[in-house]
Amino acid sequence: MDTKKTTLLYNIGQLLTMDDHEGQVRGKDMNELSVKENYAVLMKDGVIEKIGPSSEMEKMEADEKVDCEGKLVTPGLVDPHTHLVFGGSREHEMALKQQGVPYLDILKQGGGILSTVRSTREASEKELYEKAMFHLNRIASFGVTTVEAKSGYGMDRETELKQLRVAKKAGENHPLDLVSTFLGAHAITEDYKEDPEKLLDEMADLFQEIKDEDLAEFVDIFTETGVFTIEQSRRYLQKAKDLGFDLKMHADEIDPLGGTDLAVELGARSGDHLAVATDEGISKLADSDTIGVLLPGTIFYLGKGEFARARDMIEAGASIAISTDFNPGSSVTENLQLIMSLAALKMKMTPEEIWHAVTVNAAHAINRGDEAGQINVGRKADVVVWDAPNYMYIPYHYGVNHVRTVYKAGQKLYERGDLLV
Ligand SMILES: N=CN[C@@H](CCC(=O)O)C(=O)O
Ligand SMILES: [Zn+2]
Repeated sequence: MDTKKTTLLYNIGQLLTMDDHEGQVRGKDMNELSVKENYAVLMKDGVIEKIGPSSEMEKMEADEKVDCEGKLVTPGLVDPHTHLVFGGSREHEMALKQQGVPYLDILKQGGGILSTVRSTREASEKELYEKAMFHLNRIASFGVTTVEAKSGYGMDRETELKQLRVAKKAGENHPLDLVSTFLGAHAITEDYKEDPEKLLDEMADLFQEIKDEDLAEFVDIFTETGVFTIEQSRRYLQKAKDLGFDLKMHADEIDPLGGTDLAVELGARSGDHLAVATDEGISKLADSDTIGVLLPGTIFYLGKGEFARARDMIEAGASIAISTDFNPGSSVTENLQLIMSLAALKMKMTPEEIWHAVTVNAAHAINRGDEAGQINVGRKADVVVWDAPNYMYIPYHYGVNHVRTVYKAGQKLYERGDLLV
């Protein structure tokens, strides 16, 4: 990485600072976004030093001066839901999906998540670490500067801790900021089929150790038919909450069990998926501070028709974020820009709502609202210069990488490569 102390970005066509609203943004406020035109941003020693009209700032001294040529500049994106650390891959399941075998049936047959559990148990810490760093690099290349990472492919003490330690080391060594979640309750392994409660007890026995080693801030569970019930989820998450963890839930993804309602009842920081949330669940979500983290890439990848009802949620007043759900089975992409397009096309979110969903709200969904997702003076300089004329262009032109340059804490982290012809 370069070590320039001051970098001036000038001639910015559109600057999104994403700070129109206080705190997490909800309901119709998500559609209100102000755009600063012809602006400049000075980054110094890793933080935002000054923001102002380009005409007033472009003559300033700086170690590096970058002409943004009238393009878009935004905060670094935040991806609030990934399964970053895993062994192996599952391309062999693609044919089953094409034949219409449902996701939960593949799991029931010992495939899906359980296949990745086997590969993750077999992988060494070094292999998992190198693989996680590879994916983090790719995540960063798409403009993401803060990312959440879950465990959940061990479901035994050794492997869950191995995954969490890998995530911690990756967070320490990679320039991206990483927020860790313990998802030991992700599936029921063969030996616990008759007694899932026992698995939950064993996973809950790890809470204190995870706290003591500072291995995760959040505890998450997959509440779903054939996985964990609402009652089991309530008991498990309450134990985690009592020990001081913040909560997340994989809720109402495939069957409407009332996971959205439970996430709200327990004061979870986020309820994730929510593809089949009921009217009642949506109305509870809207009356709460729980953020709905919607994952349209998963619905697309699993070939399901039912996308989360983002419009109803936003119209009811909820706070919504979106994420890749990057994982080896149900959403195999690190590209958050692609998810922005799916949010527009499949969930009918407006560009303004989408930008809130990948910056401020995504940051709040992982308790980083004070650090990430906005450009303002004194804040860490996580900034993306885009090869795009305006903010609407990113969801519109889908499936490619629009990033020109990613700055993480003021340092150039990624720059678009050019063809050599
Ligand atoms: N639904 C549960 N867990 C993941 C998928 C994990 C996998 O298939 O490996 C998800 O969020 O989509
Ligand atoms: Zn997930």
